Amino acid sequence: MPEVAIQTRDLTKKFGDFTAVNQISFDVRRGEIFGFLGANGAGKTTAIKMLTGLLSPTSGEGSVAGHDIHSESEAIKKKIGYMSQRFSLYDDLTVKENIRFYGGVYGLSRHILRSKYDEILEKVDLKDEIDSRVGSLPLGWKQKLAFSIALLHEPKIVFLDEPTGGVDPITRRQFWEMIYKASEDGVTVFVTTHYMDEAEYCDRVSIMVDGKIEALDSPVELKRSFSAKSIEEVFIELARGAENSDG
Ligand SMILES: Nc1ncnc2c1ncn2[C@@H]1O[C@H](COP(=O)(O)OP(=O)(O)OP(=O)(O)O)[C@@H](O)[C@H]1O
Repeated sequence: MPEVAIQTRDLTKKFGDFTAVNQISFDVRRGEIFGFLGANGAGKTTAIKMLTGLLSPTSGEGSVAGHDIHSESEAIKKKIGYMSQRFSLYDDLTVKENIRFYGGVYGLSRHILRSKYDEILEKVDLKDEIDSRVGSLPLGWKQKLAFSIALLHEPKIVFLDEPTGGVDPITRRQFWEMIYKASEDGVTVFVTTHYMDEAEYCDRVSIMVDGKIEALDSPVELKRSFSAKSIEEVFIELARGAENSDG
């Protein structure tokens, strides 16, 4: 695994005449927690889709876990984990069935899967709920479970697209403890969020406006260079001039 987990150079996606992602360039270091911020419509999901092999770039370069995003998307998919607020678990399956289903998708042996059950249930404190349908669980638990399942196959990089949307502050805090733990274990975390307090927890933060990255640095440095008290102030300052955003 190279020291640079994710790299992009002038990565661009156009939909017809509209440029959703406009020549973005950045490096994410191995084990880093990298916050990918931007207002609604700024281009975050489109960028993530290109990095995870779900969408072909119009132009520019990128590599994830040492693999080229143009030609090696299948190799990338095996090395990454992914979860989002919209795409997570099957509500009509139980906790156990979801773990078993995704274990199968990731090609884990029965033996490994058995050891993973206990590990996951311990981690998300769901021992008593193993036979409950996921749809009956509170959203925060569901999201913590989805994150653990995204790590089932021990990926080197995990993409989290608004993982804590709509989750209460205490559970969000617990979710971030799980993110720190993954990062300590060497997993690179690429995370989008609308919660500015969460941006402060990242090692570095990039802020996207109208498809371009307008700022990228550690939270401390961003606040210093914008003479701002919080990342929220930096964000508002940058997003003020946005044209494409719908939020
Ligand atoms: N398949 C598509 N065809 C045309 N336009 C698209 C397509 N996908 C995204 N867009 C447009 O590209 C822009 C960026 O969308 P994207 O979903 O990447 O934004 P985002 O930053 O992830 O926003 P959100 O926070 O709402 O998810 C938006 O204006 C969106 O309407």
